Amino acid sequence: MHKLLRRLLRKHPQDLPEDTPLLAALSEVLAQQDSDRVMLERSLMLTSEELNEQNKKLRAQLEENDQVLRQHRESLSQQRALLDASPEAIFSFSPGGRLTQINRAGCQFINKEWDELKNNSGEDNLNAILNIIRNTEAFLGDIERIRANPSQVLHNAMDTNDGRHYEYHSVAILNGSEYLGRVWCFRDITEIQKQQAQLERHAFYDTLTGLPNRLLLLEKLQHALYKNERQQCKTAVIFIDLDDFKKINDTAGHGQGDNFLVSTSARLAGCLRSCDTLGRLGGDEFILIMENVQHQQEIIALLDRILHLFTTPFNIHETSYVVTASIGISLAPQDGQRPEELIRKADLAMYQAKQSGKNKFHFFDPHLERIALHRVATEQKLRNAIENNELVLHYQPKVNLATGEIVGLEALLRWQAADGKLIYPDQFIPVAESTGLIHAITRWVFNAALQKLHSWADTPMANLHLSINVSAQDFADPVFLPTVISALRATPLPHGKLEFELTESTLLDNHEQANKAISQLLLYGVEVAIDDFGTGYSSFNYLQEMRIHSLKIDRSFITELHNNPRKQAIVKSIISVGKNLGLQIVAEGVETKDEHQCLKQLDCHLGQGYLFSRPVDEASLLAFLKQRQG
Ligand SMILES: Nc1nc2c(ncn2[C@@H]2O[C@@H]3COP(=O)(O)O[C@H]4[C@@H](O)[C@H](n5cnc6c(=O)[nH]c(N)nc65)O[C@@H]4COP(=O)(O)O[C@H]3[C@H]2O)c(=O)[nH]1
Repeated sequence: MHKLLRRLLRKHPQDLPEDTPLLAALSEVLAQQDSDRVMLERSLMLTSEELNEQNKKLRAQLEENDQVLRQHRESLSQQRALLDASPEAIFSFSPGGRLTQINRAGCQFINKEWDELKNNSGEDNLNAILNIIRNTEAFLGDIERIRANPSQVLHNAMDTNDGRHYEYHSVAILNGSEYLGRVWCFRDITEIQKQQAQLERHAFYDTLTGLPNRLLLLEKLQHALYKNERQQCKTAVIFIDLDDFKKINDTAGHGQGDNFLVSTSARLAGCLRSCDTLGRLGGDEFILIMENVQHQQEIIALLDRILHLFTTPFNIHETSYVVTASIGISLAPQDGQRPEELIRKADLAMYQAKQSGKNKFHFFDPHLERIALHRVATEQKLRNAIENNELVLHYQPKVNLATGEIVGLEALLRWQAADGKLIYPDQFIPVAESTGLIHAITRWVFNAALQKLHSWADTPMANLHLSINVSAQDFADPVFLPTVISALRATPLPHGKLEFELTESTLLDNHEQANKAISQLLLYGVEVAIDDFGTGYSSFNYLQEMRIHSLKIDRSFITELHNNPRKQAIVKSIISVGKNLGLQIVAEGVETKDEHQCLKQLDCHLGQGYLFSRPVDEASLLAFLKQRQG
């Protein structure tokens, strides 16, 4: 029975018997109620726990959302700052063309604020951009292309009305295949373009004269060759090199030299036809491309005009300069079809013009090329020869014509090639001189001569003068004299004397400096002789000023001397003036007894030539001297 009923029955035991069906039913109802209440309470308890749980979750969710929102805001601010930090104008449009985002540079680009733009239609926005563009047609063409294919990426450039240049990129905003609009980005490239143009100028134009440089000349020449091939015309490549321009640089300084080059380029430019191109290769070398040539006469007329230009002195800062030009010409198609080849051949022809006396022009001749190739090959072989010690000295005696006594020797260089063949100086000295190898060669000869003079101490050669040939380039080389002097300080000459044989022009070119050098050399026992006298200026004037020791009369005056009264008169006067100046006179190339006899009668001091001995190697020389002594 339900405990509530039992309590009631205990209080009122007389009212109801304990085991009536009513009481049982009541007890059951009450028990049921208790059970329901318990259930309800439990259920309420459970719901409240769940609610608490849910609540907790919700709160956590809210916090999470807040954080996401904060992060989102932060990321938006970062994105905004990033966009604003960009100097490029960036726009984002909806598919209908409404503006969804713009950065600060974008506002400046179209000169409007976001508030003015945010409610604009797509058309308004397009017009805002078109208003600042100069070439709207091209831009509208791009818009059309995007409309036809919205997902395409676009890249192009444009000019604005205020004279600036922009490049622009436009990409679609896509969510998978869904088109959400476009982003446009405009970059100001005005400065970059200016720098590029400047770089291009440096790459293609000579900074001093503003003329096309080698690179652009090659391009223009290539273009001219294509064009003239179609029109069946000739193209002339004219290589102009100033003669002795170095002298202006050396005497008046590089600034004056530059001014001179600028004046020269202006003069040259003034005598061209509109279709000709003038450029500067560098230094004092100019190239002129003459297109559309029908007859060689047209080229010659232009060349005459150019050479004539140089007859008028150039006045630069109140100083007057006269410089001439040597010109070489190659012609396409006959001399070649490639720009580099034509320039090289014109250069070769120019070299020929210089060789044949300067201030003239020379057309390319295939023979020149063979000579040049030979020169290149010889130069390489000669370099190897110096390294491999293939150079040797031969010696030719100088004889006292009155007594027959041998008083000196001339050292003459030979190249003993690997195959044993003897190569004579006329085959390699010119190449050595034109390539600068002569300096190494002269150094070798000088050291060898010095060493010989020492090693000959106890031989029949001990008291003989030894002469070596020194070229003009060596004498002009600022390193030459100090090198010689330092070698002579380290190893002073023994009693035998050393002599340098120089040509007249070497001494005359800068006679003051030459005289100083001669005086210095004399301090160390080195005397100077003038070689090949009579073939150059043959001026006695400068001989008075210079401390020259001897004069060698060129072989051309000695050959057949006895049969030629004119030669005799010349040789006689050379001997007489030379003697008056205290010089020793040597006759070169004495081949016959008659020539010898004649020179003796003219009272010439010394003679050298095949009559006495050919140039021979050291061993033969020793044998020869011993035989004469014995
Ligand atoms: N027909 C004929 N020729 C005679 C006679 N006597 C001598 N010769 C030649 O005449 C040249 C004299 O030398 P050079 O006038 O200084 O002329 C020299 C000199 O200018 C140059 N040379 C020689 N050795 C050197 C050197 O070591 N350095 C430099 N820079 N040049 C040198 O090469 C030139 C030629 O030298 P080589 O061939 O040895 O020719 C030598 C010699 O062999 C003769 O009676 N008849």
